This record gives sequence, structure tokens and C-alpha cells, in this order.
Amino acid sequence: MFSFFKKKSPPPEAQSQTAGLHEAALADMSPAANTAAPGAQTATTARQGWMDRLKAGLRKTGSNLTTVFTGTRIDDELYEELETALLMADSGVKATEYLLQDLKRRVKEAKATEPAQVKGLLADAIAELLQPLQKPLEIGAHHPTVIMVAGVNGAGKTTSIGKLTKHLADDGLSVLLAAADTFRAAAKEQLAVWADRNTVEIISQQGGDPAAVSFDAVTAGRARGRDVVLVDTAGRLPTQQHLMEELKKIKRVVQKADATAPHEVLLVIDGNTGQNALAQVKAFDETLGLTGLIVTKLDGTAKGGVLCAIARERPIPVYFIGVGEQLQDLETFDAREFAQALLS
Ligand SMILES: Nc1nc2c(ncn2[C@@H]2O[C@H](COP(=O)(O)OP(=O)(O)OP(=O)(O)O)[C@@H](O)[C@H]2O)c(=O)[nH]1
Repeated sequence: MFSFFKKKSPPPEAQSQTAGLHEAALADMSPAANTAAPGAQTATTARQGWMDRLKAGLRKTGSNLTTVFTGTRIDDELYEELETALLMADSGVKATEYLLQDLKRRVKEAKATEPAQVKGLLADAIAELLQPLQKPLEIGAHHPTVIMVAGVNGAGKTTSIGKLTKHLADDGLSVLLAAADTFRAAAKEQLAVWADRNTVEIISQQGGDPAAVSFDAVTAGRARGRDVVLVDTAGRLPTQQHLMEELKKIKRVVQKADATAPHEVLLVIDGNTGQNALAQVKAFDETLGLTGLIVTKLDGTAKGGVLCAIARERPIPVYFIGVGEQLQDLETFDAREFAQALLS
């Protein structure tokens, strides 16, 4: 299932041999991929299943927004209700103001007369606002690609790493997990369950230093020729200065094992925490320099608008979103799909 990852182009000499595979990989990447390719039908069906789960997951956020359009007139009251609904969805003041202005312009241009049309135009405005967040995770430019994963306690880091590992392994990529969460007793075991399940290796150290575990994992990943090294770090709050310093140290030590690493620094945020998640993005970005986000627990939350706030205030790519605890509940982020699911 290549739709999850964009693989970096191989060098020119290798390109001719792998052209078919590479083209297939890129062709399938888009959710709206051409259905003529072999296996594309299955991919389309899987994506449809995902769209249904996404719609169900975002229902709570979406229902507050869609009720705004049940009236018969496009008037100040409609825009005021919409403003409240966007703020309630944790879109934040900046994104809400931006969306309202953009929407009014679109309504004027389209000469819309029905609230239902305005709903469609809002979906367009949200999709365009979220577009900069849509970017595939690239694997293959480095061997191994080292991905460091951080986040506050309970955001869903370990679960997301497990799901990601499974998807990578399904794509034929070899994965080595670094259990650098040496604080939480069960974290290593939790990763080990995923490692067993996915037949991937895990590097851990009883009560060890997280930076040392990460160093060992990157070194082992290089020596063993693995495609990806995933580093799971312990949960921490951005206000815990010493723990934020520890993250910087892990990053520095990873760089010692491979001067080009980490190639990705991901933050996992719990979508349920709304504006707080935005504050986490800003704080972790300032400490670590984030390259991507994974937004979990968008199922059952009324705060899914936080993605609009992120797009407006700290547009870091959202590689994946999660709408449940099952493996298939983590998928690539698509701006238009998200906007459509929100306003369906
Ligand atoms: N509903 C829902 N639950 C999720 C999702 N992602 C993760 N979870 C659940 O959230 C809980 C915490 O997930 P973990 O992966 O242990 O979180 P963590 O960030 O590794 O936690 P710490 O290591 O304590 O910081 C678990 O019960 C997961 O099953 C999601 O997308 N939706």
C-alpha cells in the first residue's frame, strides 16, 4: 500500500529498473488515484472505508458547523452563528476571522443565495486553508530514515508508532524501533507487542538513558541496513524544562550516530485537546524544530477545528491523522477529504 508514503526518487541509474514500481508508488499516492492501475480498486475501496470512519469521527465537530446552514437566509445572523461554531470547534480567533472573510468573498463571487451553497463554499475555504498541511512523509532518501517521535503524556505516540510500523512493514520496509521511553514501565512492553506483531526489531535498555538507547538504535539500524528507525520518546509537558532539554539531548546524540539524522521530528498531538494542542505544537517546535505532526483522537472530539488554527498559526505538515485505536484508523491527511468530512 504505497499510498501512505512518498518514496524519494532513486538515483538516475536505478531509475530505469524501478521506473514501473516508482510510478505505481506515486500514482497511488493520491486518495483520488486513477482507478485503472492494478490494485487501485482495492486502494479506492480502502480509502472510501477511511472516509466513512473520518466522517463518523468528525461528526461531533461537524454537527455544530452544519446546523448553521439549516436556515433559509444568508444574513449577519448566519455569519455570527458560524463564527461561534468555528470558535467552539477550537479553530482559534485568527483562523476563524480568516475563514469568515474568505467565505464572504466566495459567497459574493459565487452570487450564492442559499445557505446550503454557503456550506459548500465553506468546505472549499477550509480545504484551501488546510492545503499547506498536506504533505507526504518521505522515506528512502536516507538509510535508515530516522524518525524521532515526541509528545505529551498519553497523546498516542506509542500507538501511532505501532500503526505506522505496521504500515511501513506492509510496504516492505524494514523497521527498527527504539524504545527511548525509559520512564514509563509499560511503554517498552507496549512497543514490543507491536514489534512482535509486525516482526520488527526493537532496541531497548532496562532503565537506560533515552539518548543512549536512541544512539544504539541508529547505529544498529545503519549496521543492519534497516530502512527506518523509529524513536519513541517518553511523554512530557512543554513546561517541564528539564525534560524538554532531554529531548534536545536525544536529538543531539542521534546526530552523533548519523550526522544527517533525525530526518523527521514528529509531534503527536491529541486532537481532543484543541487549542492546547496548538500550544504544544508551538512549544515543541521551538525546542526541537518539528518536521511533521500526527493528530490523534479526532474521533468523538468537538475540537477538530484545531487543524485550521495550526494551518493559520504554525503550518507544520500533518502526515497522519487518527480516528480510533485500530490499525486502519490512522491514515494520511488530505485537506479536501478532511473539509468534506467535517461538513458532510
Ligand atoms: N479514540 C482514540 N484513541 C486513541 C487514538 N490514538 C491513541 N489512542 C489511545 O490513547 C491512549 C494513549 O495512547 P499511547 O499510545 O499509550 O500514548 P503515549 O503518547 O505513548 O503515552 P505516554 O507514553 O504515556 O506518553 C491509548 O489508550 C490509545 O489506545 C485515536 O486516534 N483515537
